Amino acid sequence: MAEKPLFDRIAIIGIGLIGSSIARAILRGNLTDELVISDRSPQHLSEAEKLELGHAFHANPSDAVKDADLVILCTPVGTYREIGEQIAAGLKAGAIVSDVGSVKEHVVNALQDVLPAHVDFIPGHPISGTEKSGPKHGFAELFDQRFCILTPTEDASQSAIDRLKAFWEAIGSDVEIMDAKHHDLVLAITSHVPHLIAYNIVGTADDLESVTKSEVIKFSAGGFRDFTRIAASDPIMWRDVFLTNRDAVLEMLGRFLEDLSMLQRAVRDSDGEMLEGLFTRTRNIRRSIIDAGQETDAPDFGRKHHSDKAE
Ligand SMILES: NC(=O)c1ccc[n+]([C@@H]2O[C@H](COP(=O)([O-])OP(=O)(O)OC[C@H]3O[C@@H](n4cnc5c(N)ncnc54)[C@H](O)[C@@H]3O)[C@@H](O)[C@H]2O)c1
Ligand SMILES: O=C(O)C(=O)C[C@]1(C(=O)O)C=C[C@@H](O)C=C1
Repeated sequence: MAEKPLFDRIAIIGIGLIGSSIARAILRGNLTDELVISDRSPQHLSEAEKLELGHAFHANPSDAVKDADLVILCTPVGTYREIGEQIAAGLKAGAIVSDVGSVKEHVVNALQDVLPAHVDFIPGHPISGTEKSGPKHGFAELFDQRFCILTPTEDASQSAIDRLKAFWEAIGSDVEIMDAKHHDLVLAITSHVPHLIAYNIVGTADDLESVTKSEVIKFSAGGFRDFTRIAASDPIMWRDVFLTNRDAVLEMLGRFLEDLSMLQRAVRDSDGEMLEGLFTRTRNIRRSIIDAGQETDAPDFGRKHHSDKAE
Protein backbone atom coordinates (compact mmCIF):
# COMPACT_ATOMS: atom_id res chain seq x y z
CA MET A 1 0.00 0.00 0.00
CA ALA A 2 1.29 3.49 -0.88
CA GLU A 3 2.52 5.58 2.06
CA LYS A 4 0.29 8.43 3.22
CA PRO A 5 1.66 11.81 2.11
CA LEU A 6 3.05 14.20 4.73
CA PHE A 7 0.15 16.64 4.29
CA ASP A 8 -3.29 16.00 2.74
CA ARG A 9 -3.46 19.49 1.28
CA ILE A 10 -0.74 22.11 0.83
CA ALA A 11 -1.29 25.70 -0.32
CA ILE A 12 1.50 27.80 -1.81
CA ILE A 13 0.89 31.55 -1.97
CA GLY A 14 3.24 33.08 -4.56
CA ILE A 15 4.36 30.80 -7.38
CA GLY A 16 7.62 32.55 -8.29
CA LEU A 17 11.14 31.11 -8.20
CA ILE A 18 10.91 29.73 -4.66
CA GLY A 19 7.20 28.82 -4.64
CA SER A 20 7.49 26.96 -7.95
CA SER A 21 10.67 25.16 -6.82
CA ILE A 22 8.85 24.00 -3.67
CA ALA A 23 5.87 22.92 -5.81
CA ARG A 24 8.15 20.89 -8.07
CA ALA A 25 9.89 19.30 -5.08
CA ILE A 26 6.50 18.46 -3.51
CA LEU A 27 5.33 16.80 -6.72
CA ARG A 28 8.66 15.01 -7.14
CA GLY A 29 8.38 13.56 -3.62
CA ASN A 30 4.61 12.92 -3.66
CA LEU A 31 4.36 14.92 -0.44
CA THR A 32 0.68 15.81 -0.72
CA ASP A 33 -2.60 14.65 -2.31
CA GLU A 34 -3.71 18.17 -3.21
CA LEU A 35 -1.38 21.04 -4.07
CA VAL A 36 -3.17 24.38 -4.33
CA ILE A 37 -1.48 27.43 -5.85
CA SER A 38 -2.29 31.11 -5.52
CA ASP A 39 -0.64 34.18 -7.03
CA ARG A 40 -1.86 37.70 -7.58
CA SER A 41 -0.22 37.82 -11.01
CA PRO A 42 -2.64 36.32 -13.57
CA GLN A 43 0.34 35.64 -15.84
CA HIS A 44 2.27 33.67 -13.19
CA LEU A 45 -0.87 31.77 -12.22
CA SER A 46 -1.58 30.69 -15.79
CA GLU A 47 2.11 29.86 -16.39
CA ALA A 48 2.02 27.68 -13.27
CA GLU A 49 -1.12 25.97 -14.52
CA LYS A 50 0.46 25.29 -17.91
CA LEU A 51 3.54 23.90 -16.17
CA GLU A 52 1.21 21.68 -14.08
CA LEU A 53 2.78 22.86 -10.84
CA GLY A 54 -0.33 22.08 -8.79
CA HIS A 55 -3.83 20.58 -8.77
CA ALA A 56 -5.84 23.78 -8.29
CA PHE A 57 -5.16 27.45 -9.00
CA HIS A 58 -6.75 30.51 -7.34
CA ALA A 59 -6.18 34.25 -7.72
CA ASN A 60 -7.57 34.79 -4.23
CA PRO A 61 -5.36 33.43 -1.43
CA SER A 62 -8.34 32.96 0.89
CA ASP A 63 -9.77 30.40 -1.58
CA ALA A 64 -6.42 28.62 -1.78
CA VAL A 65 -5.92 28.06 1.96
CA LYS A 66 -9.33 26.45 2.50
CA ASP A 67 -8.82 23.03 4.18
CA ALA A 68 -5.02 23.27 3.74
CA ASP A 69 -2.91 21.50 6.38
CA LEU A 70 0.20 23.44 5.38
CA VAL A 71 0.24 26.98 3.97
CA ILE A 72 3.54 28.43 2.71
CA LEU A 73 3.89 32.11 1.88
CA CYS A 74 6.39 32.51 -0.98
CA THR A 75 5.90 36.20 -1.82
CA PRO A 76 8.16 39.22 -1.06
CA VAL A 77 8.18 39.79 2.72
CA GLY A 78 6.55 43.23 2.37
CA THR A 79 3.30 41.51 1.28
CA TYR A 80 2.99 39.18 4.27
CA ARG A 81 0.76 41.23 6.55
CA GLU A 82 -1.76 41.92 3.79
CA ILE A 83 -1.82 38.25 2.80
CA GLY A 84 -2.10 37.22 6.47
CA GLU A 85 -5.19 39.42 6.79
CA GLN A 86 -6.66 37.91 3.62
CA ILE A 87 -6.20 34.28 4.67
CA ALA A 88 -6.70 34.43 8.46
CA ALA A 89 -10.44 33.73 8.51
CA GLY A 90 -10.16 30.77 6.12
CA LEU A 91 -7.38 28.86 7.91
CA LYS A 92 -8.26 25.41 9.16
CA ALA A 93 -7.76 24.63 12.87
CA GLY A 94 -4.46 22.79 13.33
CA ALA A 95 -2.98 24.04 10.05
CA ILE A 96 0.71 24.97 9.90
CA VAL A 97 1.43 28.40 8.43
CA SER A 98 4.99 28.94 7.24
CA ASP A 99 6.96 31.04 4.76
CA VAL A 100 10.29 31.25 2.94
CA GLY A 101 11.13 34.93 3.50
CA SER A 102 14.76 36.01 3.66
CA VAL A 103 14.10 38.02 6.86
CA LYS A 104 12.55 36.48 9.95
CA GLU A 105 11.91 38.91 12.83
CA HIS A 106 9.77 41.14 10.61
CA VAL A 107 7.78 38.09 9.49
CA VAL A 108 6.98 37.22 13.10
CA ASN A 109 5.93 40.83 13.81
CA ALA A 110 3.89 41.08 10.61
CA LEU A 111 1.96 37.85 11.05
CA GLN A 112 1.83 36.83 14.71
CA ASP A 113 -1.13 38.99 15.73
CA VAL A 114 -2.95 38.53 12.41
CA LEU A 115 -3.08 34.72 12.35
CA PRO A 116 -5.68 32.89 14.46
CA ALA A 117 -4.56 31.09 17.65
CA HIS A 118 -5.77 27.75 16.23
CA VAL A 119 -2.87 27.51 13.70
CA ASP A 120 0.82 26.74 14.28
CA PHE A 121 2.92 29.55 12.87
CA ILE A 122 6.50 28.47 12.04
CA PRO A 123 8.53 30.87 9.89
CA GLY A 124 11.14 29.29 7.61
CA HIS A 125 13.92 30.25 5.21
CA PRO A 126 15.55 27.95 2.66
CA ILE A 127 19.14 29.13 2.19
CA SER A 128 19.20 28.58 -1.53
CA GLY A 129 18.10 30.58 -4.51
CA THR A 130 19.14 32.17 -7.74
CA GLU A 131 18.94 35.63 -9.28
CA LYS A 132 15.93 34.58 -11.41
CA SER A 133 12.25 35.25 -10.71
CA GLY A 134 8.98 33.66 -11.72
CA PRO A 135 7.51 30.15 -12.03
CA LYS A 136 9.39 29.02 -15.12
CA HIS A 137 12.77 29.44 -13.41
CA GLY A 138 12.07 27.13 -10.48
CA PHE A 139 13.53 23.64 -10.25
CA ALA A 140 12.94 20.76 -7.84
CA GLU A 141 16.63 20.32 -6.96
CA LEU A 142 17.03 23.88 -5.64
CA PHE A 143 16.86 22.77 -2.01
CA ASP A 144 18.86 19.55 -2.28
CA GLN A 145 21.63 19.47 0.33
CA ARG A 146 20.97 23.08 1.28
CA PHE A 147 19.99 24.39 4.71
CA CYS A 148 16.49 25.43 5.62
CA ILE A 149 16.27 27.49 8.82
CA LEU A 150 13.08 27.36 10.91
CA THR A 151 12.45 30.07 13.49
CA PRO A 152 9.40 28.79 15.43
CA THR A 153 7.66 31.14 17.83
CA GLU A 154 7.22 30.02 21.45
CA ASP A 155 3.57 29.19 20.76
CA ALA A 156 4.29 26.62 18.02
CA SER A 157 3.75 23.00 19.05
CA GLN A 158 6.67 20.56 18.91
CA SER A 159 4.64 18.16 16.76
CA ALA A 160 4.06 20.91 14.16
CA ILE A 161 7.77 21.81 14.19
CA ASP A 162 8.63 18.12 13.68
CA ARG A 163 6.16 17.85 10.77
CA LEU A 164 7.55 20.93 9.03
CA LYS A 165 11.11 19.70 9.61
CA ALA A 166 10.14 16.35 8.03
CA PHE A 167 8.65 18.26 5.08
CA TRP A 168 11.85 20.21 4.37
CA GLU A 169 13.93 17.08 4.80
CA ALA A 170 11.70 15.31 2.27
CA ILE A 171 12.33 18.25 -0.07
CA GLY A 172 16.07 17.59 0.26
CA SER A 173 17.21 20.14 2.86
CA ASP A 174 19.03 19.97 6.17
CA VAL A 175 16.96 21.76 8.80
CA GLU A 176 18.32 24.07 11.54
CA ILE A 177 16.21 25.67 14.26
CA MET A 178 17.19 29.24 15.12
CA ASP A 179 15.99 32.33 16.92
CA ALA A 180 14.54 34.89 14.42
CA LYS A 181 16.75 37.78 15.60
CA HIS A 182 19.89 35.66 15.37
CA HIS A 183 18.86 34.50 11.88
CA ASP A 184 18.55 38.12 10.75
CA LEU A 185 22.02 39.04 12.04
CA VAL A 186 23.70 36.02 10.46
CA LEU A 187 21.93 36.45 7.12
CA ALA A 188 22.66 40.18 7.14
CA ILE A 189 26.39 39.44 6.79
CA THR A 190 26.21 36.22 4.73
CA SER A 191 23.48 37.25 2.27
CA HIS A 192 22.04 40.75 2.61
CA VAL A 193 25.24 42.83 2.77
CA PRO A 194 26.83 40.78 -0.06
CA HIS A 195 23.82 41.61 -2.23
CA LEU A 196 24.13 45.29 -1.34
CA ILE A 197 27.82 45.17 -2.27
CA ALA A 198 26.98 43.55 -5.62
CA TYR A 199 24.25 46.10 -6.38
CA ASN A 200 26.72 48.84 -5.46
CA ILE A 201 29.74 47.65 -7.44
CA VAL A 202 27.71 47.07 -10.60
CA GLY A 203 25.97 50.44 -10.17
CA THR A 204 29.31 52.21 -9.60
CA ALA A 205 30.89 50.57 -12.65
CA ASP A 206 27.89 51.66 -14.70
CA ASP A 207 28.15 55.22 -13.33
CA LEU A 208 31.81 55.28 -14.37
CA GLU A 209 30.73 54.77 -17.96
CA SER A 210 33.11 57.41 -19.25
CA VAL A 211 36.05 55.45 -17.78
CA THR A 212 34.87 51.93 -18.51
CA LYS A 213 32.83 52.52 -21.70
CA SER A 214 31.34 49.24 -22.92
CA GLU A 215 34.29 47.46 -21.33
CA VAL A 216 32.17 46.61 -18.29
CA ILE A 217 30.49 44.04 -20.50
CA LYS A 218 33.55 43.15 -22.52
CA PHE A 219 35.76 42.27 -19.55
CA SER A 220 33.11 40.89 -17.25
CA ALA A 221 34.15 37.26 -17.65
CA GLY A 222 35.97 37.24 -14.31
CA GLY A 223 35.12 38.32 -10.77
CA PHE A 224 32.91 41.21 -11.90
CA ARG A 225 30.66 38.82 -13.77
CA ASP A 226 29.90 37.00 -10.51
CA PHE A 227 28.80 40.33 -9.06
CA THR A 228 26.53 41.02 -12.06
CA ARG A 229 24.70 37.74 -11.44
CA ILE A 230 23.96 38.67 -7.85
CA ALA A 231 23.10 42.26 -8.88
CA ALA A 232 20.49 40.84 -11.29
CA SER A 233 18.47 39.53 -8.31
CA ASP A 234 14.82 40.49 -7.96
CA PRO A 235 14.45 44.24 -7.18
CA ILE A 236 11.16 43.92 -5.25
CA MET A 237 12.32 40.98 -3.14
CA TRP A 238 15.57 42.74 -2.22
CA ARG A 239 13.93 46.11 -1.63
CA ASP A 240 11.76 44.37 0.96
CA VAL A 241 14.76 42.61 2.55
CA PHE A 242 16.51 45.93 3.16
CA LEU A 243 13.32 47.64 4.35
CA THR A 244 12.58 44.86 6.85
CA ASN A 245 16.07 43.90 8.12
CA ARG A 246 17.28 47.46 8.47
CA ASP A 247 18.92 47.30 11.92
CA ALA A 248 20.87 44.08 11.35
CA VAL A 249 22.01 45.22 7.89
CA LEU A 250 23.17 48.59 9.25
CA GLU A 251 25.05 46.87 12.09
CA MET A 252 26.86 44.51 9.71
CA LEU A 253 27.43 47.22 7.13
CA GLY A 254 29.11 49.37 9.82
CA ARG A 255 31.53 46.56 10.62
CA PHE A 256 32.09 45.88 6.91
CA LEU A 257 32.93 49.52 6.23
CA GLU A 258 35.44 49.61 9.13
CA ASP A 259 37.19 46.54 7.73
CA LEU A 260 37.12 48.01 4.22
CA SER A 261 38.82 51.14 5.55
CA MET A 262 41.54 48.93 7.03
CA LEU A 263 42.05 47.35 3.62
CA GLN A 264 42.12 50.79 2.04
CA ARG A 265 44.91 51.73 4.45
CA ALA A 266 46.79 48.50 3.71
CA VAL A 267 46.69 49.26 -0.01
CA ARG A 268 47.75 52.87 0.55
CA ASP A 269 50.60 51.80 2.88
CA SER A 270 51.64 48.94 0.58
CA ASP A 271 51.15 46.59 3.56
CA GLY A 272 51.68 43.32 1.65
CA GLU A 273 51.81 41.25 4.81
CA MET A 274 48.35 42.37 5.88
CA LEU A 275 46.87 41.82 2.41
CA GLU A 276 48.43 38.39 1.97
CA GLY A 277 47.36 37.34 5.47
CA LEU A 278 43.72 38.23 4.82
CA PHE A 279 43.64 36.71 1.34
CA THR A 280 45.12 33.46 2.68
CA ARG A 281 42.50 33.31 5.44
CA THR A 282 39.63 33.92 2.99
CA ARG A 283 40.96 31.36 0.50
CA ASN A 284 40.87 28.79 3.32
CA ILE A 285 37.25 29.71 4.08
CA ARG A 286 36.28 28.99 0.45
CA ARG A 287 38.09 25.65 0.66
CA SER A 288 36.26 24.69 3.85
CA ILE A 289 32.90 25.54 2.21
CA ILE A 290 33.75 23.21 -0.68
CA ASP A 291 34.96 20.48 1.68
CA ALA A 292 31.65 20.75 3.57
CA GLY A 293 29.83 20.06 0.27
CA GLN A 294 28.01 23.43 0.20
CA GLU A 295 29.47 24.47 -3.16
CA THR A 296 31.19 22.95 -6.15
CA ASP A 297 34.74 23.86 -7.10
CA ALA A 298 33.67 24.73 -10.66
CA PRO A 299 35.18 27.92 -12.11
CA ASP A 300 31.67 29.34 -12.21
CA PHE A 301 28.56 28.68 -10.15
CA GLY A 302 27.51 25.26 -8.95
CA ARG A 303 24.13 25.78 -10.59
CA LYS A 304 25.29 27.26 -13.87
CA HIS A 305 22.99 25.06 -15.94
CA HIS A 306 19.93 26.32 -14.10
CA SER A 307 20.63 29.93 -13.30
CA ASP A 308 23.16 31.32 -15.69
CA LYS A 309 21.26 31.27 -18.95
CA ALA A 310 20.40 34.68 -20.37
CA GLU A 311 16.70 35.59 -20.47
N1 LIG B 1 15.19 34.32 -4.75
C1 LIG B 1 15.92 33.78 -3.82
O1 LIG B 1 17.11 33.52 -4.03
C2 LIG B 1 15.30 33.47 -2.49
C3 LIG B 1 15.90 32.51 -1.65
C4 LIG B 1 15.30 32.21 -0.43
C5 LIG B 1 14.15 32.88 -0.04
N2 LIG B 1 13.60 33.82 -0.86
C6 LIG B 1 12.36 34.48 -0.43
O2 LIG B 1 11.30 33.90 -1.17
C7 LIG B 1 10.24 34.84 -1.38
C8 LIG B 1 9.87 34.83 -2.85
O3 LIG B 1 11.00 35.13 -3.62
P1 LIG B 1 11.13 34.62 -5.13
O4 LIG B 1 12.57 34.71 -5.46
O5 LIG B 1 10.39 33.37 -5.32
O6 LIG B 1 10.38 35.82 -5.87
P2 LIG B 1 9.56 35.80 -7.27
O7 LIG B 1 9.46 37.21 -7.68
O8 LIG B 1 10.15 34.82 -8.21
O9 LIG B 1 8.12 35.27 -6.83
C9 LIG B 1 7.24 35.99 -6.01
C10 LIG B 1 5.82 35.65 -6.45
O10 LIG B 1 4.92 36.24 -5.52
C11 LIG B 1 3.84 36.82 -6.28
N3 LIG B 1 3.25 37.89 -5.44
C12 LIG B 1 3.78 39.10 -5.16
N4 LIG B 1 2.96 39.76 -4.32
C13 LIG B 1 1.89 38.96 -4.09
C14 LIG B 1 0.71 39.09 -3.30
N5 LIG B 1 0.47 40.19 -2.58
N6 LIG B 1 -0.18 38.07 -3.29
C15 LIG B 1 0.06 36.93 -4.01
N7 LIG B 1 1.16 36.76 -4.78
C16 LIG B 1 2.07 37.76 -4.80
C17 LIG B 1 4.48 37.31 -7.55
O11 LIG B 1 3.51 37.48 -8.58
C18 LIG B 1 5.46 36.18 -7.83
O12 LIG B 1 4.88 35.16 -8.61
C19 LIG B 1 10.75 36.17 -0.84
O13 LIG B 1 10.17 36.42 0.41
C20 LIG B 1 12.25 35.97 -0.69
O14 LIG B 1 12.78 36.75 0.36
C21 LIG B 1 14.12 34.11 -2.08
O1 LIG C 1 22.55 32.19 -5.04
C1 LIG C 1 21.85 33.19 -5.02
O2 LIG C 1 21.47 33.75 -6.04
C2 LIG C 1 21.43 33.74 -3.74
O3 LIG C 1 21.62 34.90 -3.56
C3 LIG C 1 20.73 32.90 -2.78
C4 LIG C 1 20.47 33.52 -1.42
C5 LIG C 1 21.79 33.89 -0.75
O4 LIG C 1 22.09 35.04 -0.51
O5 LIG C 1 22.54 32.94 -0.44
C6 LIG C 1 19.62 34.73 -1.57
C7 LIG C 1 18.63 35.03 -0.73
C8 LIG C 1 18.08 34.06 0.15
O6 LIG C 1 17.27 34.48 1.11
C9 LIG C 1 18.79 32.84 0.27
C10 LIG C 1 19.77 32.54 -0.60
